Amino acid sequence: MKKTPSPFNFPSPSNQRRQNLNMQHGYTNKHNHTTHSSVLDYVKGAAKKVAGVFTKLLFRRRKQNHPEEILVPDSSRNTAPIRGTSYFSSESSLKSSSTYASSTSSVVSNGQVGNFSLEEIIMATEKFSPANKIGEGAFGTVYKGRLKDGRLVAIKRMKQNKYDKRLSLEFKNEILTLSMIEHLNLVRLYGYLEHGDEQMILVEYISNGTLREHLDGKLGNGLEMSERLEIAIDIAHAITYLHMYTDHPIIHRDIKASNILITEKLRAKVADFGFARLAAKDPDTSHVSTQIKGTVGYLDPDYLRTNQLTDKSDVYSFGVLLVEMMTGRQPIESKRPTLERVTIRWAIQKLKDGEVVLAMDPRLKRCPASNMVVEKVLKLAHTCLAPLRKSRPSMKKCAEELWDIRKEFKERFVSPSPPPLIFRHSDNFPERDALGSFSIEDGENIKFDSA
Ligand SMILES: Nc1ncnc2c1ncn2[C@@H]1O[C@H](COP(=O)(O)OP(=O)(O)OP(=O)(O)O)[C@@H](O)[C@H]1O
Repeated sequence: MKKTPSPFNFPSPSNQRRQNLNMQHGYTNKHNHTTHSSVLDYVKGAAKKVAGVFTKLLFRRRKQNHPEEILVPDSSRNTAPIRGTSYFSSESSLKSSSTYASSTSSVVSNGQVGNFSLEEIIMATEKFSPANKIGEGAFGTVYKGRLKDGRLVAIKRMKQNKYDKRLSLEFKNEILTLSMIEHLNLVRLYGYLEHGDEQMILVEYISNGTLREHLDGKLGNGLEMSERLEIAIDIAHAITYLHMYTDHPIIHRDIKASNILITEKLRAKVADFGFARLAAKDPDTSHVSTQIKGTVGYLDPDYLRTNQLTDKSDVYSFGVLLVEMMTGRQPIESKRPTLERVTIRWAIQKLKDGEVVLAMDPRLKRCPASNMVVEKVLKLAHTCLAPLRKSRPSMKKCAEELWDIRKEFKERFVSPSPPPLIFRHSDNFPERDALGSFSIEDGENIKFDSA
């Protein structure tokens, strides 16, 4: 089988920087493929020491007179000068500027971020104007903003008291780590800002809504099969990168359709690292024990049962997402008949019954090539959804399978095929008359042509 062409955008300057640091300190990562047992032993034994050295090297206190400030990366990244002017609206959660002037704040960011301050964030969002509000999540409100340098950013402003106010150093360091990762299919994390009770995360702004909005038909023209495959591949690449090609494996923990942002060119960027967790790096430890986090419908049952988080929890959520993309349905559809409420169960049953075409999103054009994709993608999803994590494929394997499916889809879609059979329309499948499509008369009896 032809291997996936490397989808990863290496080397990047930041990766190079990190690798140089790693080399200096005698440890390696999966990316440069030089890990071997003696090095790992060394890493294991000296982990604490190395972490200390690494932290000292990478971070420095911004100002001595702000002992509670969070750590910021070195090389004069950004500071957040607080001015006395009032930039705040009358929202009760916002404090007066004088309170801010006497409190502490910091911005951490990667090297690509120019100088910006809390003041600039407030100006960028026009004092967090409702007009700039672009979304609301469990953890806060998301605003669109334009920085002084012209860049558009999405600013997630944490709900007060909803998020752990006393963000631990560990979390902040995770944010720092995440701010340094770089992949075409990951929403770039620009930084984190903490200021009094305010906590904000700044990320790259992506303009074309979420995958869920596209699947729901709220945005765009409904995604075609080829576009869905590209998006699935983008997501698989992004998660593979997190699991395998960062210095320290990262588990996203909240892979779901509303966390997949869509670009104007209908490509995907995985967002929302609020839950992300650094995975176990010690080869003797295959999981991280952690409080359960994630979203109902996407949660790995093995993680729920054991509290042990591994990269395979992301694989499970990805399986749910694949089903979502093929069926168009939400993971939980509470208004449907009982047997259809849990979409993965319903869709996998259709797969087992040889009736995948009945599970196919009614918005998708019907044609043998698309039917083939639905069947193969559901088969892949089925393996991702295995109850035991050890039976699930790696994300890299998922990406490879999707590449193969896409290749076959393209070949079938363009190759001349016999005129399609015309069936009477039934069920909830709309008639389509695009290339190679057909409408369905008796969905129960359809067996698609896999030749
Ligand atoms: N980087 C971004 N660019 C553009 N829009 C964004 C960006 N990040 C988030 N949004 C918008 O804000 C909405 C809310 O995002 P957020 O991540 O806070 O919540 P969520 O993922 O929908 O839910 P939850 O917080 O429960 O996981 C998204 O659905 C999206 O519409």
